[in-house]
Amino acid sequence: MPIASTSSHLVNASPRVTIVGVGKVGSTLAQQIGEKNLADVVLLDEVEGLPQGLALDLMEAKGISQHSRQFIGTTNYADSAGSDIVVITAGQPRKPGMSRDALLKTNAKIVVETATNAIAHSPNAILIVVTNPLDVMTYLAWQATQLSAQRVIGMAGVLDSARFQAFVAMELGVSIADVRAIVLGSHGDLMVPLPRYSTVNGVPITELINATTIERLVERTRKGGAEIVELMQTGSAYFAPAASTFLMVEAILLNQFRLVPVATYLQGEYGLHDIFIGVPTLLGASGVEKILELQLTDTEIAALHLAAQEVRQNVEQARSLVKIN
Ligand SMILES: NC(=O)c1ccc[n+]([C@@H]2O[C@H](COP(=O)([O-])OP(=O)(O)OC[C@H]3O[C@@H](n4cnc5c(N)ncnc54)[C@H](O)[C@@H]3O)[C@@H](O)[C@H]2O)c1
Ligand SMILES: O=C(O)C[C@H](O)C(=O)O
Repeated sequence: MPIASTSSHLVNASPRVTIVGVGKVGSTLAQQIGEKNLADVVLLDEVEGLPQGLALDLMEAKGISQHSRQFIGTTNYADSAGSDIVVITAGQPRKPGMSRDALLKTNAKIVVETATNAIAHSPNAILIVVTNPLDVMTYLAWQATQLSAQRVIGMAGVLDSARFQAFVAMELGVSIADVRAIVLGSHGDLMVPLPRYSTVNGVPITELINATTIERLVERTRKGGAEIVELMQTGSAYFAPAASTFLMVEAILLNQFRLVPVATYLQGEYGLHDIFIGVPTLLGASGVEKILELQLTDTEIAALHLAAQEVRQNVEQARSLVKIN
């Protein structure tokens, strides 16, 4: 049985975001969407009682956090019908010592199943994939749902860039508000942080930090997810991942045209075809409004292509594991 608020007149007036898989990332995202008064949220999970309990908890917090959004907790996809955005956070997180790619076998089946079911009830939704290994799961979700590529987006570059941004701010002792950083490529050890395009209030960090230190910050960014997995020992990061996903949901619902790196479908951009990988993208009401092609050096483009090669191999492996209609 779904648990819903009684003020149903508000449900129709509000945008609706469905989050499939309301574990650490999904439930934190639901809270952020409600508390920032952005949209009603359908919390959907396979574990009976979990989404209903979380929705009730979030509804009970509303009087204190003072917003008007509704939370619906359910295990039934029919209750998510008519969503504007579907976020897939269903699937296992990695354990210490594992790579994200080691989740491929388990999560491929979950992502294909959950994305297909959710989009069957919300065919006009924009789909944001969070489950790892991110770039591969985004490709599978796109194939399984047969949505236009413009409407399928993977969340990773926002998070990786936020980590690079944090490490630069810590290193220089400057306000994080003045730091902008950008990371392209796959969500794995081969991701491509771009120091040349990362700045402190417009000043490239290459003018402010020596090359050895930049390389250390780049390496920490590449291993940023693993650093947290090792520290926590159970599960992976969720505050920054949820905040990164929130930024994407907000950019789409408010048609903001934010320029952010997300995993998007490339058809020749950066010399890559038929692949989802992180590149700078304008996000608006249609999903991917425009892909920005940066001028990259030979080294940077080679790094991006190496990351793409690994993603492609994993997509091939995943295709042999799951049946896509
Ligand atoms: N892209 C990124 O940058 C990024 C960041 C953080 C986490 N992640 C990934 O997101 C996923 C979720 O992470 P988490 O920390 O929230 O994990 P979690 O274990 O806390 O939550 C996962 C949830 O998915 C649910 N689930 C599993 N199979 C399901 C199914 N078939 N249908 C519906 N629900 C299902 C589980 O019941 C659970 O509640 C992991 O794969 C993790 O690696 C990606
Ligand atoms: O590291 C992980 O496995 C989770 C996520 O991809 C992250 O980068 O925090």
